[in-house]
Formats: sequence, C-alpha cells, structure tokens
Amino acid sequence: MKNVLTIAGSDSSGGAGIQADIKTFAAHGVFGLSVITAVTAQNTQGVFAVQDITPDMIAKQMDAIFSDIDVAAVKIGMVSQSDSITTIAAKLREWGARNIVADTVMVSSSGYHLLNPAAEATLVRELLPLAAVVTPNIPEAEVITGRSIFTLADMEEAARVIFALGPQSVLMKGGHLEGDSIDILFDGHSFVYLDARRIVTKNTHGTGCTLSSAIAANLSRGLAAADAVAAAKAYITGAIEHSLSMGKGAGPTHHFYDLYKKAGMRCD
Ligand SMILES: Nc1ncnc2c1ncn2[C@@H]1O[C@H](COP(=O)(O)OP(=O)(O)O)[C@@H](O)[C@H]1O
Ligand SMILES: Cc1ncc(COP(=O)(O)OP(=O)(O)O)c(N)n1
Repeated sequence: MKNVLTIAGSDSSGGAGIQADIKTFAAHGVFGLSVITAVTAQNTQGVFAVQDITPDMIAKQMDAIFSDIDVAAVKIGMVSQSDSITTIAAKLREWGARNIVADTVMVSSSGYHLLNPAAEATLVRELLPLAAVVTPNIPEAEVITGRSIFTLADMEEAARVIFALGPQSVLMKGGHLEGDSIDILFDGHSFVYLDARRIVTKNTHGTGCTLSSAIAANLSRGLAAADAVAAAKAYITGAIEHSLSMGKGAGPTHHFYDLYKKAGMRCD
C-alpha cells in the first residue's frame, strides 16, 4: 500500500484540514500519515480559534515519519506562520520528498486568515518551487499574482504567472467563479480544462482540501499529473454531489458514499 502524508491543520468539525485529507486518502486506498501544523476550533459556521504547533514540533513529526516510512506523496495544506513554512520546506528538501501537492490555503470561506498575511511571500517562495502541483483558488491566485480574476482568460493568465514561480504544474481552481465549476491545469506548455457542472449546495466545506489530497493520492500511485488531477476532479464532484447537511452552516463533502452503497448501508 502507498503511504501519503498530509502536512496541514486539524479541523475540529472534520470537514476540512487533516480530517478531510485522511478520509480522502482512505477512500483512495492509500495509507494516510499526518503532520499537524495547527489545531483549529471550527465548525460548519466558521473558525473561532487557532493554536499553531511550534516549528520544532513540526520538524520532529516530519523526521519521525520520513526516517522510518516510505512516503509516496505529500499534500501541504494550512500552515499559518513563516517559520513553520520555512521548516517544512527545509525538511521536505532534506528528506527528498516526492510528488508534493501544495494547496495554498490562505483564508477560510468564513473569512478567517488561516495563513498570516505576513507569511504569504514565504509560502510562495518556499513551497511553490517544491510542488508537482499547486492548487490555488481564485482569491489565493489573486493574492499570489496581484491581479483580479473574473474570466477563464484571467485564470489562464494567473496560471502562467504562478507557473513562473517554480511549480511543475498549476491547477487553477474555478469554484469561486459563477457558472460551471471549471478548473484549469497548466504544465508550462498547454492548458487542460476540467469542466464540471456547478452543484447547487451550501455544503462545500473542505472541497479544496479534498481535491488536493485526492491529487496526492493519485500521484502516489504513479499517475501522471494530468491524469491524477482529472481523477481527483471526478472525485471531488461526486463528494460534493453527496455532501452532507450537517450543523447550521456549510456541511462537509462525503467520501464513502460509494462504499456504503456497495455495502448496502444508508449514508444520507
Ligand atoms: N458548487 C460546486 N459544484 C461543483 N464543483 C465545485 C463547486 N464548488 C467548488 N467546486 C470544485 O471544488 C474544487 C475546489 O473548489 P474551490 O472552491 O475553487 O476551492 P477552495 O475550496 O480551495 O476554495 C474545484 O475543483 C471546484 O471546481
Ligand atoms: C484546518 C483547515 N485547513 C484548511 C481549511 C480550508 O478548507 P477549504 O476546503 O480550502 O475551504 P473552506 O472549507 O474554508 O471553504 C480549513 N477550513 N481548515
């Protein structure tokens, strides 16, 4: 079995962060490992508090894993502080980590800054050049590029600018635009459009986390980036289609509806 590592924050409500990542890994038949960068107090309505884990403890978690276990892919999610980002990048280089997917988590959909704005430049400088795939959403791409994004042409241009910052490919996510949910993959040569119809639901908590983890799981199995991203897009679309109305706000995506159905279990 392939081992896939998530380096991310914990979401107490289980819809995003480490919890979404591990569920996604399990649904893909890969073994999930975790380095926790922060503990958040959040639910379907918002984020209420964040306790960062120290860079030293992050480094110790990474050493414990990489010194013992073969890691076939890594997904990086929420890392809020500059010194933690620098530590993670140094450790990924030291251990020769491969198949890195960087989800440029900045602000939760409820408006909480999961990345300290003072650390945005560090994230771009340290993590993007290590990534096989980087997965900005529209607001994140606007911060990274300093340009407004309203159209598919703007998304293509943003992908070009972000590609120049060092990743092997850029998946520009279009979930924040109106109309169909179109993501664009750019590998420095061509654009691949990944088109899915927009599902009308408020339950989209953790979609970015789930998508990036699915890409990492697919890369760990040897899929090329374009195939890994296409399969992950199909996965997130199904997970949103079967998302759960839980709590008073934005509920989570569902990872196991297929398994439950096959086992004859109810999962609604
Ligand atoms: N309502 C929706 N229907 C279908 N796909 C969606 C919907 N909302 C988001 N997606 C897809 O989910 C993934 C993550 O979306 P996005 O909202 O852009 O990122 P983030 O969760 O990081 O803000 C993308 O593939 C996007 O196209
Ligand atoms: C701990 C943690 N990490 C990341 C997020 C952001 O999740 P994402 O899927 O990108 O977006 P929203 O769920 O905020 O819409 C998070 N909330 N918590």
